[in-house]
Amino acid sequence: MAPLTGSLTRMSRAKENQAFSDCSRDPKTIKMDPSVQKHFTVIDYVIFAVLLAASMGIGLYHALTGGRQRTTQEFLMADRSMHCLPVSLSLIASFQSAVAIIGVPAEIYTHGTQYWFIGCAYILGLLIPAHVFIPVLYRLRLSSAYEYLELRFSKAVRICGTVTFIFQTVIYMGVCVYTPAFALNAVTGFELWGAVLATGLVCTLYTALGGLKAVIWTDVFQTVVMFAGQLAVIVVGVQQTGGVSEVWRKVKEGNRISTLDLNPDPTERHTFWTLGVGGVFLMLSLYGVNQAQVQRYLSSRTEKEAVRSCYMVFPSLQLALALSCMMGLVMFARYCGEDHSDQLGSTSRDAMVIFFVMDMLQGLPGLPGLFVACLFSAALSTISSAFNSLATVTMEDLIKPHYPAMTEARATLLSKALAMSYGLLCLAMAYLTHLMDDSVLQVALKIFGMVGGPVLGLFCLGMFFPWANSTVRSGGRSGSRSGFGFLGIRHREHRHSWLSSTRPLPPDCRGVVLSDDMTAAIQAALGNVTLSRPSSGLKRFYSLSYMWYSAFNCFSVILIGLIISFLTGPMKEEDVMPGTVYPLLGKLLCFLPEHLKKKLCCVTPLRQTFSAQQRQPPQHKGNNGLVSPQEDELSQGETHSFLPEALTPFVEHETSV
Ligand SMILES: CC(C)(CO)[C@@H](O)C(=O)NCCC(=O)O
Ligand code: NA
Repeated sequence: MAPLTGSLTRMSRAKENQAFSDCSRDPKTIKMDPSVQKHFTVIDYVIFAVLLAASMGIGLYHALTGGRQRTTQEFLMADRSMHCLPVSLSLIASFQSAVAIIGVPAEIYTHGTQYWFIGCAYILGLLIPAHVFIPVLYRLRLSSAYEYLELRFSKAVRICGTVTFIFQTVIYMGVCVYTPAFALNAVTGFELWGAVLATGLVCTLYTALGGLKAVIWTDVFQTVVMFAGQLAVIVVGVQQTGGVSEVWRKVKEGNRISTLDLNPDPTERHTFWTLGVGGVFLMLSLYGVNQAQVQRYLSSRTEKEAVRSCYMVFPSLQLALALSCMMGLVMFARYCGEDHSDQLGSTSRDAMVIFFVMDMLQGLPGLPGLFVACLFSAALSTISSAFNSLATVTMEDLIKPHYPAMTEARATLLSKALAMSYGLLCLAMAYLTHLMDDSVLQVALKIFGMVGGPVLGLFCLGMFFPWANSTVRSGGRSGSRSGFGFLGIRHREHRHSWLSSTRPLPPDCRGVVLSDDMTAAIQAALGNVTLSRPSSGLKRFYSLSYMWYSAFNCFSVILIGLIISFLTGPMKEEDVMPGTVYPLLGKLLCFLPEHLKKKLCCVTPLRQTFSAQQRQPPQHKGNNGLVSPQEDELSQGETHSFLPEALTPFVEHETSV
């Protein structure tokens, strides 16, 4: 019985692979059959224009009200006065782009609902940032998250973190701006580069005019549009398929409902372990230490408000995930696994999603426009966060330390110019994305893991291991390099393996997709099987699921950092800058006697040195309004050292005068 089922599955997979490989030459060339091209009505264009105009309007409003964006505190940190509701909506918007809105349904349509289990990772992936990262980072009153790395280690580690963040974000925003433009082009024939230019320019403009306040408030508006667009597609789709029960029957028949896959194999692309455990590290690298998010926590009025906003992300993120997964299922029920790559002139699953959506929404005036607005909202909110956070780190980490005497007016002007230049760079990056061929979701998640993972490792090393010393600079870097090398470049060889895991289709849907030459199909599949089954240990290591990149790179950096620290003489507790260590081991090992804990150097309490209650409202002009300890150090020309405790309240006092 078992061998029979196995061979049947293999046969249907073989057929599918054949169907895919037939047309997998240039997935990014869209030569769509004009007869199936969808058209926008006037009302669709109006809705789209309203989105852009409203975003611009919010930007202008914040440019002309409040402090009129005349200080870097206002432009980059929103005066540290935000409430938790806008912050939480802005937090989901940062990493929820058109990539997820198109990529997740494409994933569900092709591989079933296994991806949905990433929702389990949201629990720890948000609790840990709320109770570990936010308290440490907020109390240090930073502007850039990477300042932490200097306080804890050294200037070089900080620069390393900053440069890595810039690298990650620049590539990612290329994907973000490209995806919706590509989608729109594929289906309506709308000029691809025209759409890229429009998004990039509008976004650059409102970000450069209105600063972080505009970014956060446009995020709120855009998140609502995003949810509305997805909801509209689902409602229409369910109606066209014949109701919820019909949708359920079809996806069930089509084998799209995945059960919990507990396969421990780390090379398996999506299992509960890769998604639910590997995903936690992905979430930590995004919601714990990524500047875009940290900047939002830091812009909150109080620490409590920041923690609350992190909690509020949970339901919204679950909703976003559920909507995109349901969209995939509804699409599957409606189109029964059809392919359409011939009509579409592209094998991109992402383009197909748009094709289906536009097809469903045809003849319902305004809805295609709403969906396109939804895609562009998602993209705009992500890119604007990227521009603003890039401007912040470039200013705070790369420029200000070298020009401590820069006037506030000049610093603000420079920050605006930086936001602008990153906007233009983003357009160039869109072109690079044009040349990639992988599903956009996978590209984005790989970037997060490959580049974000090592940075997460540096933060964890600093926060949880008081012994780690500043020599980690070299360790961290070589660690992250090994991360890129091992897990980035080699993955291409194993692309076949995820194609071959495509779920089989039900009998009555299969004909559309599959070609009929069975022997060729079986040969192709066998070829894939041998290719994707790693023959040696190393090869097996290279085919690690991309969902593990973040965790793997994080642990590599921690391990290398610890080894180097112990070899070069571990840091003493009294040398560690107060407030930079989270007493994780002390909390985990609470059952140990005091003296043992002390020996393990894990009792450093999280000091309330810079508590929110103590803080003065940033009303002063000059500098960036707040003198943080490292600026004090910098002006004395020191790279790093520990700030005498007695000095801290003094600095606090002095700046508030
Ligand atoms: C970041 C996660 C994993 C959080 O659920 C999700 O939003 C996602 O898959 N994002 C993909 C990247 C993007 O949408 O741009
Ligand atoms: Na977004």
